[in-house]
Amino acid sequence: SHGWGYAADNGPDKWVESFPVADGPRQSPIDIVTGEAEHDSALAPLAPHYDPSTSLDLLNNGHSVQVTFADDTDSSSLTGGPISGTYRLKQFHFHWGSQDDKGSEHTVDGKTYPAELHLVHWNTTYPSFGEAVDKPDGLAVIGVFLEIGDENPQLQKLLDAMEAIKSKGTQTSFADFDPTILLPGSLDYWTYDGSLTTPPLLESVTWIVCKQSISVSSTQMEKFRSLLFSGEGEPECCMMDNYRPPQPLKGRKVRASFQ
Ligand SMILES: Oc1ccc(S)c(O)c1
Ligand SMILES: [Zn+2]
Repeated sequence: SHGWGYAADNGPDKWVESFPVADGPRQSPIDIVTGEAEHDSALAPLAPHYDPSTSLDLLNNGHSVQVTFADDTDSSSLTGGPISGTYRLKQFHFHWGSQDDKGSEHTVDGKTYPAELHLVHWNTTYPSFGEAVDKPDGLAVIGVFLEIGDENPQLQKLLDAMEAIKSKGTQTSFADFDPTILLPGSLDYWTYDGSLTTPPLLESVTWIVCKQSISVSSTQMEKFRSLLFSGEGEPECCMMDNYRPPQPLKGRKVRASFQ
């Protein structure tokens, strides 16, 4: 099977063969050891400002489900937090497990969550996402844990639209979606320097991982698992366990925005 994925023959343990940076000094995700995280009072509050009119499509890219945004203006962007300047929202996507006891990429004192949301932003000091994606300060990704609990009504519009994008390479228009509704009530966060968690694993991400999770019901999780890694006309392979496990910290510091 050519191309990277999450199966035994092309999954996270094999990625280093095509992407040697997989063994680099600032790889993601990591286990966040809360006792080791240092409160930094100089960290500013996170200031995400999203304009629902910038949401474009819902896409099954064969690795995850992704909502893409128009990023030709600063309408949907992130400032504050650990970053300087303005980073524009490009897309958000999820990683999840085959069962409710795993699926997140970051872990907290070894605790895994059933899923993790990534909101991907690029540094407007560069002309485009493509130019930013391989720079050490190119991207800022907000990570939000999903925890099993009450059904989350804010996810439902997304989950219902997934009917139309079951197979790899399918997409559907997805307008007027405000990702703010997916953020937890508290924007307390941990931050550290890391990478994309999927190939090409570029070490360009300032990670901003929210301490507070959002809820998702087991039934809603089953909806994520009904998506397919496979394309139309191929043998069906359910999209699940599309997460990379924690990587070595290699001396990095994790800072906390809260005490
Ligand atoms: O652009 C990105 C793609 C994938 C992932 S996991 C990111 O964090 C950014
Ligand atoms: Zn991701």
